[in-house]
Amino acid sequence: MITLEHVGKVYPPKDFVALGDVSLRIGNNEFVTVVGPSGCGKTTLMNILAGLETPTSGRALVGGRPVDGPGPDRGVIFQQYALFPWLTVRKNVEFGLREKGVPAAERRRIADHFIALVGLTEFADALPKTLSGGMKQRVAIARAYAVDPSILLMDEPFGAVDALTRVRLQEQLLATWSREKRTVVFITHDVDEAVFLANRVVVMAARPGRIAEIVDVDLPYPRTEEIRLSPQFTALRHRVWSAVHHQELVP
Ligand SMILES: Nc1ncnc2c1ncn2[C@@H]1O[C@H](COP(=O)(O)OP(=O)(O)OP(=O)(O)O)[C@@H](O)[C@H]1O
Repeated sequence: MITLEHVGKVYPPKDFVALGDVSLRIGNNEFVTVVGPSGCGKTTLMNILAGLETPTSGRALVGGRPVDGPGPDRGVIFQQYALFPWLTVRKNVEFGLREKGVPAAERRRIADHFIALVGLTEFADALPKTLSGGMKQRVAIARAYAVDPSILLMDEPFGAVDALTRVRLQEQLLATWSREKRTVVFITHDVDEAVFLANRVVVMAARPGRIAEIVDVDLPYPRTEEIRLSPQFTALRHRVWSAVHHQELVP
């Protein structure tokens, strides 16, 4: 369970209010996407949940405990792939397990499980430079999963790949999530992506950063091509789109 209680963030030196007053509860194994215009505080919110920033007011709790730094209960995946270029796919995925002191055979078993889950078994011994952007991001997802966090925090993870790859990555992520449920908080600029993935879409607004609207996505999983083309999907997409777009017209 993630709880944000009146979270605010003011950046010095100009006292810029990046987040006004954000309150939100996210249940276990929920898939929540966060969408909103540039500068509305999405990354700030994510960094507070990751323990990389502290709120200036209010508090963030994970599992009922205030966040006071990064922890193995939260895996973070950024837009940049952040893989170690000198390590193979398997060694990258094993990295966090090695840090935790997991014995070699167990490390390998766990790494291979998640590498298979993201469909990269035949690339386990490859170096990152030989992989496409989409494949690298699948390695990052496997690596985050490997240390068994209960929460995955994903900041525009598919922002740097082409549109077709992006759709494939969304399907792949949902397939992984349906087999290994976790609480996911996923930031995106892409309204289609926000609706396709989520149980709930949190629409944020800027100046100050705040929650403008929360849209429940009552579409079943697995989310198929058929669902993406359904009138219900189009209606939800339209609702989220107007919540994002409408506010941008307001000066
Ligand atoms: N370290 C900082 N110091 C001062 N201002 C900051 C700092 N980090 C972020 N900001 C400001 O806070 C606001 C929110 O930034 P944030 O990166 O959280 O927004 P965002 O919604 O993720 O934007 P984008 O979608 O463009 O990535 C922005 O106006 C940004 O300029």
